[in-house]
This record gives sequence, C-alpha cells and structure tokens, in this order.
Amino acid sequence: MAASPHTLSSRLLTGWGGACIWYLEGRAMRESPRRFLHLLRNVNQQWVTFQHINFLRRMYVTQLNRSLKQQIKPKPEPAESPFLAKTSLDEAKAEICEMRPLVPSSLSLSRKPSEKALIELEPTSVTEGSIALGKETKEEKQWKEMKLRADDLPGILARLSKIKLTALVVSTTSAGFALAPAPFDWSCFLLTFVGTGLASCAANSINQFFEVPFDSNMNRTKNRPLVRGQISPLLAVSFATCCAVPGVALLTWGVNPLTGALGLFNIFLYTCCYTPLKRVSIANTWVGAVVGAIPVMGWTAATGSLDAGACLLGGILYSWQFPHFNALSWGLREDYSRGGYCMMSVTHPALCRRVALRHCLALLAMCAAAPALDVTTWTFPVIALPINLYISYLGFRFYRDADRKSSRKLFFCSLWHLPLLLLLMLTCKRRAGEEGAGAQQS
Ligand code: HEM
Ligand SMILES: CC(C)=CCC/C(C)=C/CC/C(C)=C/COP(=O)(O)OP(=O)(O)O
Repeated sequence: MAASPHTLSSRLLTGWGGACIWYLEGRAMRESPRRFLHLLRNVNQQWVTFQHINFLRRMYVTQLNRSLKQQIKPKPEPAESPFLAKTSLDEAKAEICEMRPLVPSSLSLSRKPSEKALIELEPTSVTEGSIALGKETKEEKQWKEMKLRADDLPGILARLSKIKLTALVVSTTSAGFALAPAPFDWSCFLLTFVGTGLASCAANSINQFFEVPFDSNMNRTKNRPLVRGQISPLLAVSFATCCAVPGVALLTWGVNPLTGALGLFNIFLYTCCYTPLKRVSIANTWVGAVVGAIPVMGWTAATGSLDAGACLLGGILYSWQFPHFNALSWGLREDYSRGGYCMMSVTHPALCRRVALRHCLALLAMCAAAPALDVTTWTFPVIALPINLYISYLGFRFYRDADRKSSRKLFFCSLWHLPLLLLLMLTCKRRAGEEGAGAQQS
C-alpha cells in the first residue's frame, strides 16, 4: 500500500528525525548512558511518530543540557595580575617594594630566632596578601555600594576631623589659656577646650568636603573617607555642622564673644579662604599660618582680650608652621603638583627653603622676647634655646641641602618641637608678684 503523503512525510521526518535522534543519542550515550538507557526503554515500546520525534528531541535537549550543565565545572575567574589593575606605575612600584621573598633561603642568617615563625608566616602572608590583593584589586575595579557600619563611624569621623592635627591645635589653645595672665577657671578652660576641638573638627571636615576631587589625585590623601566613599558628603557636612554650631556657641556664650568670633572667623578663613587659595597662589601658606595661629584664642578665652602676650604666642605658632609645612611639602612636591595645588615647594623651591629657615630663626627671636612682654621669666629663652637651635639647625640643613632626609627630619622635629616649646613656656610662666608681672594674679 502506497504510503500516504502524511505517512511518507512522517517516515521521511522519521528518517531525518531518527538521524538527529541518533546523533543526540550518540552524544547523550557518551555523556550520560544510564539516563539514556532509561529513556530508550520507554521509547522502544511505541511507534516513533513525528510528534513523538519532537517530544523526544525536546526531552533529549533538556536532558542533555541538564546533564552537560551538571558536568560543567564553573570556570575559575581569570587570576588578574594585581599589577594589571594598578592604575599607576608608582602603585605598582609600591607593590613590588612590599613583596617579600618567598624563598626562605633568601632570608639572611642574621634573622632573629623568630625566623622560623617568620619563614612559616611569610609565604602564607605573601600568598594571602596576593589573594587579598587580587581580590581587593578585583573588588576595587567593581563598583560597590559602601555600607557604613556603625562601629566604623568613629574612626571615619576621626580621619575626617584630622584628629591628630586637631589634637595639637587644641593643645596650643590650652597652652594659650594656661599662659594667659588670669586666674585658671576650670569650667572656662573645659568649654574652651571642647569648643576649639569642635570648631577644628568642623573646619577640617569642610576642608575635606571641598577637596575631594583634588585629594583623590594625591597618594597622601586618596584614602580619605570622602574620597573612598566611606561616608557620604551629606553626612560629612552634617557632621561638620553638628561640630561647628555647638563649638562656636560654646566659645561665644560659654567663654566670651571675642573667642567665639575668633573660632567662627577661623572656620571661615580655613574653609573659604585658605582651601580655595591652595589652588590659586602660594600665598595660601601664609593664610594657613594665620589659621594655625588663631588657636591662641585660648589666651583670649582666659583674659577676654587680645593683648601683647597673645600676639607673641600667636607669632610663635605662626612662625612654627613654616618649617612644619615647607619641609613636609618638599617631600610631597610630586603629589601636590598632581593634586593641582600651588605650593612654594613646587613653584618656588628656593623661597620654600628660605622661608622655612627664616621662621626657624624667628622662633629664636620671639622666645627671647617672651620675658620682655611679661609672658615668661628669663629662664624660658635659655631652656628653650637647645630645641630652638636644633630646629634652626635642621632648618639650615633643609635650606642648604633640601632632600628627602633633611625635609623629613625638619617636619618630624616640628611635631615635637611645638608641644615641648609650649610646655617649657608653661613651666616658666611669669607668676603674679614676680617683678615685671603684667596683670594682677588673684
Ligand atoms: C600653614 C599651616 C599648616 C599646613 C599647611 C599644614 C599641613 C600639614 C599636612 C599636609 C600634614 C600631613 C597630614 C597628612 O599626613 O595627611 C600635617 C600634619 C600635621 N600637622 Fe600641620 N599644617 C599646618 C599647620 C598646623 C598646625 C597649626 C598644627 C597644630 C598646631 C599642625 C599639626 C599637625 C600635626 C600634629 C600633624 C601630624 C599628624 C598627621 O599626620 O595628621 N599643623 N600638616
Ligand atoms: C578653632 C579652629 C577652627 C581651628 C582650626 C585649626 C586648623 C584646622 C588648622 C589647620 C592648619 C592648616 C592650614 C592645615 C593644613 O590643611 P590642608 O588642607 O593643607 O591639609 P591637607 O592637605 O592634609 O588636607
């Protein structure tokens, strides 16, 4: 009996379909014989029709994909070389410097007895480091929302406030309060201490808010909280406001209006004058030195007036900042120029070294003038001479031969010179009744 077209086409299809199934069977056989035999057992008992072929084909494809999927191992992420993700050569160079030898034999015999521990640790730490590094680099490349955890907040806010700089600012304010020729009022001192600290935190937070685009270009500041997105600009500005308002209020109504005005003016001077000026003119350093000198408002907090002694103390603070910053900025010239800042060390290197030395010598002169202005006894300039001569010596070395070593020595010397100088001033404070004492002591 002639095959009807329908039968004919279904036979033809059966042929083609059979060929497809045969191919799929072959692949499925190789991939999952057990699964295939089970399926075959069910099929053999029925005629294979066109619809059946389609049904079978769909089943095989599903089965095949499922079984192939189960057999496919997820491909490991390509291990990125940590250096490939480096955005800059110096980051990569820094990375190479941090690499430690893997081979224990490379360790020198002079290593301490804990060498075994070090050897055991080193490969792991290097491996961990590279995994962490690789992972970190991979993560760095992927945008991720920074989740702010409550226990990270204090550290973030401390960095936003430049807490070490604020600590020294508050110390100078406290020294000004204690040096002033007035009775020591503890409640007024605490209000001044807290008010100045809050004002400094506010000023530094606003400064960092304004400088995010530029800080991100500098190695020294690129990890700051706002640059890394650890804190939102809104939260940073809110924090600054929550520091500035109570800080200035404490100084104004808790201490006296003059001190409150000085605190408010200093926040304005630092954030709206000094900060933008850093990108315009090298005069920013002189303005910054005024900002750093105003914390002698501790003196005005104690006396309510800005007298000669306050100006002398302010002058000492003013001059101290030039060796402090000019030396620091010498080692940061590349960073500052990358950040687009106008700094003496970048554009006027000779002036940078000259000014640093000049103000080291000015410190010597101002300390000698302290007894004349009834701020301290004549003992002060004598006992302060060694540290003033030493910072002047380092200033001279920086002036004569400015390099990484001389600039770092001068900067780090400035960090202990100021607190020590203020301490010596305090120990030699002119007491009431001593000859030449200014204000009456009660
Ligand atoms: C012209 C004024 C000043 C400039 C331009 C200046 C600049 C700087 C810079 C750029 C740093 C390095 C900060 C960092 O490591 O990221 C620094 C550190 C420091 N500054 Fe100043 N500063 C000035 C005045 C002051 C004043 C007035 C004080 C305090 C009385 C002070 C105290 C400190 C302290 C304690 C450090 C070390 C702590 C730290 O590294 O954060 N500075 N200064
Ligand atoms: C009472 C009161 C408001 C006190 C403020 C005292 C204060 C914040 C002094 C800062 C002095 C100063 C110019 C620091 C450098 O800032 P920078 O921006 O050059 O430092 P950076 O480059 O590290 O950000």
